[in-house]
Amino acid sequence: MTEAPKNHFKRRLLAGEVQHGLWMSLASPVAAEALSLVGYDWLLFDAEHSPVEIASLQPLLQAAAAGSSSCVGRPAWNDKVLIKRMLDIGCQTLLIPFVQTPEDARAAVEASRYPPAGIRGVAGGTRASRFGLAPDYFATANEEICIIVQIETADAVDRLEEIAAVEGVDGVFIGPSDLAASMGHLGHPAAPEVQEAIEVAAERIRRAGKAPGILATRPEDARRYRDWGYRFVAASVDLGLLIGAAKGVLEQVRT
Ligand SMILES: O=C(O)C(=O)C[C@H](O)[C@@H](O)CO
Repeated sequence: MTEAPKNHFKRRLLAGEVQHGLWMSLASPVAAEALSLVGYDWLLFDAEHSPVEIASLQPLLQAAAAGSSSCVGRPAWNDKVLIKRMLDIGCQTLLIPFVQTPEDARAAVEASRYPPAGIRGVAGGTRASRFGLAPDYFATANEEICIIVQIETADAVDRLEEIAAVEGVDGVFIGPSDLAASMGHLGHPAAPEVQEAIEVAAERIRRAGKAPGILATRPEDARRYRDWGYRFVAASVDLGLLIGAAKGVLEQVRT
């Protein structure tokens, strides 16, 4: 029998394990396949700030399935249609951008659940249900979905406990760049005031009983965030790695 997909990322998250991730902006199936074979616990496919739509996200997920990384999808907005479409192509873990209130978080959870728990539309032959070949999909889908809400502003940080308390929210992810911008430090997430807020947020999220996550762009930042208590940390961005390596080679051959 073909079984419905299991969400290994969610299981590790609920077990409190540290999970190392990579942020994917290249929108390239080759990169998705190759980097999934490297051994990261999770890859984040960004449909908010990358040229990724539903039709181009599905091949990225298929390519990543060659390796061991779990896939996380970030829709362009906290929108029930975008959420439904991502779930249908097989994203089981979603990072929901710009969650400002408990109501926003509740809406995201409801959009991800079949009735009566939520309002997700029902389709038979989707990649999520292994094209209808997994008879247990409808019975297991709600439990296997993992919802992570992204906190991106100082206002949202103020309401962190209320947001984290929403049933069905599994993790709370801090967006350092947007948080920095909202605190008056556009382009400077390393500003001491921003870093202090990030450090305090990790403890507040953990005390609220949810897993804290964050994006770093350098390994030393990722290690510091992990030491502050973050449990799922994207250690770098695929595009940044490519450009960094290409610049390094150019510098070496020019000398
Ligand atoms: O606030 C942040 O940080 C994010 O949301 C990540 C950004 O979108 C970007 O740096 C991803 O490349």
